Amino acid sequence: MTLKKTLTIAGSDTSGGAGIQADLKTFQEHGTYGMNALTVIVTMDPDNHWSHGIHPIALDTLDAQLKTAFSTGIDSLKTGMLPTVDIIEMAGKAIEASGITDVVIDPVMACKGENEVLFPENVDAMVKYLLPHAKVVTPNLVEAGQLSGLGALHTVEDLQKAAEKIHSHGTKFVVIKGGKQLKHEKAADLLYDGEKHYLLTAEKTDTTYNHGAGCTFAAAITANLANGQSVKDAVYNAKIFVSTAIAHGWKLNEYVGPVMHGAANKFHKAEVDVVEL
Ligand SMILES: Nc1ncnc2c1ncn2[C@@H]1O[C@H](COP(=O)(O)OP(=O)(O)O)[C@@H](O)[C@H]1O
Ligand SMILES: Cc1ncc(COP(=O)(O)O)c(C=O)c1O
Repeated sequence: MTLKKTLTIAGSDTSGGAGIQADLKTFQEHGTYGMNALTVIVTMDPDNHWSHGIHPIALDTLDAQLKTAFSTGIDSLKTGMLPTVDIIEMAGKAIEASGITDVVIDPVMACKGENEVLFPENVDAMVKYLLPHAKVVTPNLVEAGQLSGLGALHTVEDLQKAAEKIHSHGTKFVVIKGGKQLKHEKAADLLYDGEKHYLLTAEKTDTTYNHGAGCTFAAAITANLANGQSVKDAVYNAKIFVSTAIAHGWKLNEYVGPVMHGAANKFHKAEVDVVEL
C-alpha cells in the first residue's frame, strides 16, 4: 500500500500543540504520510511565565532537509513559522523549483490574541517569495491585515477586501480565519477563489484552549488536497476537523491549552455551514 506524502516546512513547538507537531499529528489523522523540514525551534521558559524562545535553524541545515524531502516526491505541502527573510526566500525558491502545485502557505506571523507582528520584515518576503507559489494561503485576521496592507480588519466586508488584495499577489485561493476575533456570532472564515466569496461558519467554542488551531486547519487542508479533494472541499472538511479539535481543547498546564488534534476521528464532528456572499 502506498500513502500520499505530505510535507510541512515549519517550526517545532516543543509544547506539542502547534508547529510541526500539530501538522504531523493532523497528517496522520488524515491517513497521509507526514514529513518535515524544520525551520525553527520554539521553546517555552517554565521559570518565566512560559515566555517563548525562538531558535532558527541554520540555512544549510534547512537546505539539506528540503533536498531530502523533495527527493521523495511530495504530493502536497504546507509552510508554517518561517522565522527569517533568508529562510522564507530559501523555502519559496525550493517550492518553486519542486513544481509542486498543492501548496498551502500558513503565514504565521502573530500569536493568538496578539496584535503585534512578531517579524515585521517578513511580510514583504512572504509576498515576494511565497504567495506567487501558493494554491491556498491561510492568514488569521492580523496576518491578513499585514499581507493586504489594510491593517486592522473587523468585519466580513473587511475580510473580502483583504482577500482580494492578497489574491492579487498570485495565490489562487485565500482563506482568512476570522476565528474568535472577528465581530461575528459564529467562528467565521472567508474563502475567496478569485471570483466568489464564501463564508464558512461553525459554533464558537468559549475556550482559551485553542493553541495550534491555525496549524491544524492548514495541515488538514494540505492532507485533504493530497487525498484528491478540491480546494473548496478541502477547506470545508478542514474546518470541521479543526472546529472539533477546538471543542475538545484541553489544559496542558497553567499557560497553554492545545487543541485535541484527533478529536474529529473520535467524537461527534462539529457542523459547518457554507454560504456564497
Ligand atoms: N473559539 C473558537 N471556536 C471555534 N472555532 C474557532 C475558535 N477560534 C478559532 N476558530 C477557528 O479555528 C481555525 C483557526 O483559526 P485561528 O485560531 O484564528 O488561527 P491562528 O491559530 O492562525 O490564529 C479557524 O477556522 C477559526 O475560525
Ligand atoms: C512553531 C510554531 N508554529 C506555529 C505556531 C502558531 O500556532 P497556532 O496554530 O496556535 O497559530 C506556533 C505558536 O506557538 C509555534 O510555536
